[in-house]
Amino acid sequence: MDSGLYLLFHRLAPFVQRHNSGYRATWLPAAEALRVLDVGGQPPERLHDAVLLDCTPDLTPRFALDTASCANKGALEAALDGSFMKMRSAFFLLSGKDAHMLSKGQALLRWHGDHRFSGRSGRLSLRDASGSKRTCPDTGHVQYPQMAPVVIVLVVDGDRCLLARKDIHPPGMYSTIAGFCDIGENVDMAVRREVAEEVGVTVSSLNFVFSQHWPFPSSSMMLACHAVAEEGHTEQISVDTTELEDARWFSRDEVHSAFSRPVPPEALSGWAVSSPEESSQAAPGDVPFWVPPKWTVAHWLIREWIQVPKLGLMSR
Ligand SMILES: NC(=O)C1=CN([C@@H]2O[C@H](COP(=O)(O)OP(=O)(O)OC[C@H]3O[C@@H](n4cnc5c(N)ncnc54)[C@H](OP(=O)(O)O)[C@@H]3O)[C@@H](O)[C@H]2O)C=CC1
Ligand SMILES: [Mg+2]
Repeated sequence: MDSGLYLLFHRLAPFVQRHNSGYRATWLPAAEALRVLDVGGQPPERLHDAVLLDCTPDLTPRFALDTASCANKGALEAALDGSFMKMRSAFFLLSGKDAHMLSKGQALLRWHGDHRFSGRSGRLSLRDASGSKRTCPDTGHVQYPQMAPVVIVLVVDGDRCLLARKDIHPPGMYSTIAGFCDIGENVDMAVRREVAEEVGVTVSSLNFVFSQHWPFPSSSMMLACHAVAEEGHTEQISVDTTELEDARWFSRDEVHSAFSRPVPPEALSGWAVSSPEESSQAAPGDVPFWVPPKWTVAHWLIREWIQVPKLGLMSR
């Protein structure tokens, strides 16, 4: 591990640097990661807490390392000329490639932090060198990092689609309906239940289209579908306000316009410095409607419907 490239985190907040007009994730060489540990008063052995993410085509290993043991986050940021940003904020400000690797790194680091003790014996479990699993020293029981399956669906009704927002979303952003699969459900059952629960709409047909790893709330496998609302059941949306702030039908023209304009700057103002809850000031009504960033599965679903109008009408 004394070679390779490192993505740094601090209490699961990824390190990012300003780049052009936005931000980028930074891969640090091992020597630089060791310097950071030194600034934080930590011994070089801490480098071995890193988890392996992948190898580049020239076989350089790449790791994620959490510097939580370095109490003085400000000193690390000063030494590195960047900042540790909340993951939710980083997700709206980074490119898709960066967001994917940070997402993977954070998910693995979080999993180790949350699974330090064996569920069989209660003893501290031991991680393997790469960080791909943990083993109970008493029972030999092996635990592997896990993802929770989540369905995400674009429901369409002819020339309009159903989008929703939560209060944690940046102002003006509407996304597709999503929800965790219950034990025993398949994708089809979970989609029908979630759409019925959250907006009171019945789905007549659906197609699974693609998937994406997602780091929130801990680590999810997003299973993306297009679905068609059942005829005669589309006028009355009943929004589950415990889950959603709003949901409504958007015309194809409205969605087209949202795609053709950049994310309103006021929607993300303040997101770079702290949590969205603390920093998003604008009220939802003040900001024009926009769709999730272009590398999210919600964005792909909406874009595909815009580009292939008949898509939502195909049945399985
Ligand atoms: N990549 C993308 O494009 C998009 C991703 N998403 C993601 O989809 C995920 C799910 O959407 P969401 O609407 O929140 O899900 P749900 O509609 O299932 O609602 C969340 C609630 O489900 C309960 N729940 C059930 N199982 C779990 C579990 N394994 N982990 C956490 N909570 C669980 C919790 O309720 P309780 O607290 O009562 O126990 C939680 O508050 C979110 O992480 C969201 O970020 C959403 C839209 C777009
Ligand atoms: Mg939901």
